[in-house]
Amino acid sequence: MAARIIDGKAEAARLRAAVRDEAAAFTTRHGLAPGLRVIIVGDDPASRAYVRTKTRMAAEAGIAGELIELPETSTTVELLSRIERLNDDPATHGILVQLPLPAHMDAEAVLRAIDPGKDVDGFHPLNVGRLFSAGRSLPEDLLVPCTPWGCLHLLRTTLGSDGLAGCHAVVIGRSNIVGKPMAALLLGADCTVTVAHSRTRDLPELCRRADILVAAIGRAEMVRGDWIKPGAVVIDVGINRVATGDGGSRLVGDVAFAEAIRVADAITPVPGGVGPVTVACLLRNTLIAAQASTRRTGSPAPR
Ligand SMILES: NC(=O)C1=CN([C@@H]2O[C@H](COP(=O)(O)OP(=O)(O)OC[C@H]3O[C@@H](n4cnc5c(N)ncnc54)[C@H](OP(=O)(O)O)[C@@H]3O)[C@@H](O)[C@H]2O)C=CC1
Ligand SMILES: Nc1nc(=O)c2c([nH]1)NC[C@@H]1CN(c3ccc(C(=O)N[C@@H](CCC(=O)O)C(=O)O)cc3)C=[N+]21
Ligand SMILES: [Mg+2]
Repeated sequence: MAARIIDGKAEAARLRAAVRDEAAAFTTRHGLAPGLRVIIVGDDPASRAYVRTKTRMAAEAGIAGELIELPETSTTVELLSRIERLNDDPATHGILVQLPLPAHMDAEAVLRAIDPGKDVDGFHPLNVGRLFSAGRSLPEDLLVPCTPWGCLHLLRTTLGSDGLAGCHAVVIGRSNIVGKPMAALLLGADCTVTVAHSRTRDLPELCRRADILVAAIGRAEMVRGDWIKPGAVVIDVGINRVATGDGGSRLVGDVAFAEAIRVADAITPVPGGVGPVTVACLLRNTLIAAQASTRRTGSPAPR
């Protein structure tokens, strides 16, 4: 039987609707909408397209999104001073700096400079540390990295809230954006977790032992159908643009979808899987950050 296709687009729409309701209540109560600032440095067309999607989705959910576009030639110091101003701005509840930054910039210093309470990507070392030291339940004000949170959400939707316990989860990829925080979340969900990477020996054999397989590699359709355990749940994080015969291009994941669908119990498509849920989580994190800021200061309103 063909696998169930996990509908990330529909799940993202549900998440955004919930954010929209709460954002409206926040705005009524505080006279100020939750505010998100997305900073992009340089003019990579794919990155620009992503961030425009983020700010458009924000507006639809009642979040005041603003895109800050800086030239490729900006310096780390210039970006840091921009971040400091946003840290001090009471109308800014969430700050996201689109990665990767140009090679001449110090990305680590930039991520450290973002107020951890406004760090809607969850990449600040304080938030990373809080995630890795959390147990089975996450602190409710914790800003969790959006992509792995989205993957966990889709897994819970597919397997049920207790359906992950005891599963062997294999995560391919160990980046700070996806692989490592994904492993932390799966551990917290009582999975037995293996993290694979480019030096892992016999990756196909390891994958065949996975009840849950998360692919976050960045290599088009690398994971083949015969790497997948029959009945496994497959989460494909990869976003790869490949050329088509007619001179155009299309998006594919890190998993050979047509093969995997014959073996897996359930699988996320690309596009329409993890990507949209990632963006919904960003809006959710902005709302969480805004709500937490009012608990700290009593009021987020400018004075
Ligand atoms: N849908 C979404 O919302 C998002 C999608 N993405 C996509 O997910 C993918 C991964 O992103 P990201 O984590 O940032 O990428 P990185 O390039 O930072 O990390 C890739 C990881 O894959 C591992 N890897 C590379 N080649 C192999 C191989 N042949 N065998 C096993 N492991 C390998 C690397 O291993 P090593 O550490 O040894 O180098 C590394 O750990 C990309 O396609 C990206 O576009 C990313 C973020 C969000
Ligand atoms: N600081 C930072 N935070 C990020 O979260 C971050 C980042 N930098 N840099 C780049 C990656 C990538 N990423 C995606 C988000 C949504 C889609 C998405 O919505 N994809 C649609 C398709 C989009 C299209 O058609 O091009 C889908 O999969 O259906 C994709 C990729 C977030 N990232
Ligand atoms: Mg750098």
